[in-house]
Amino acid sequence: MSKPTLDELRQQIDSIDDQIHDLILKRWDVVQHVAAAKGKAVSFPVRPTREASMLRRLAERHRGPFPFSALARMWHEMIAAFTMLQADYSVAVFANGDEHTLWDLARDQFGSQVPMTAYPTVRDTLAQVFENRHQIAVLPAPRESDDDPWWVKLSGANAPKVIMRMPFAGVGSVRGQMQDALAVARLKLEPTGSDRTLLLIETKEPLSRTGLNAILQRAKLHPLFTASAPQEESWVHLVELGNFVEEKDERLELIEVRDAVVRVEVVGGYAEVLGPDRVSAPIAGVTEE
Ligand SMILES: O=C(O)C(=O)C[C@]1(C(=O)O)C=C[C@@H](O)C=C1
Repeated sequence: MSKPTLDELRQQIDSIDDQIHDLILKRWDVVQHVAAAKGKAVSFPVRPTREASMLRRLAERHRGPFPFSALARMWHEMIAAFTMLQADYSVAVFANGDEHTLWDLARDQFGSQVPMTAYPTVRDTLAQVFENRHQIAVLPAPRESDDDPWWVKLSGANAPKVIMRMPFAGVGSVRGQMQDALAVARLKLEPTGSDRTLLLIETKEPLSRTGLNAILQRAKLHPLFTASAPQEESWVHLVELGNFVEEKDERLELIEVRDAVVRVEVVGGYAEVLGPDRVSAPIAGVTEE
């Protein structure tokens, strides 16, 4: 058999492209039914847990040299466009001066069609979701060294929660120094089978990391990362846990009965991200035991 000519090979590519195109158009027929099944009450159509499960499934079946992070970006673009077709939403992103990293991560995650607005301070960015001007805020992942951390604001019954960590499936090029980002929105948290939970703990007195760890270990909770911040009359601590913990989890009550603790709240969670070796690091740093 003779080797196919360049023209013939390109025809094969056109034929594959037609199939991909047809399938994307057909996918909309199904997404419309999904939107209907989710019900009229759904005004915010983004489902980060479903998206994480879909990408994990694809990562499992992925093979060959095509970079999975490129495939994931194509999927994010496609899912985001289908999400926009279900209902409008917009994204507030912290991007200031030369700091465009979060903008690039948000664009990769939420696609090119969703309206995104840059805000010059982290507080302004978060306020957009609190004030219902945007449905999602993209913020820098917490670090121990933050002197004015945004996560202290997440407390309260009506407060939005952390719903997602980015990048989920590796990253291409970003402007500026690579850092992880968290998305905040008003959305009920759901488990994906491989998750992290963020707790906010308020104490009357300052608490060392060892003290905080001891309280958590007694409640059979194992922190991956902790950060603390003084408030006017108390201290608040952010704790990242390596699994999904529901608001009603009885281990949280075990923390609450301790005298020093004023309040414990689940303030977010996210699907564990796919790392190069499919294992993700804690948001920032590892808690020393
Ligand atoms: O599964 C859903 O709930 C959908 O709306 C479908 C879909 C998709 O395109 O696959 C779109 C948006 C969600 O964030 C997750 C998935």
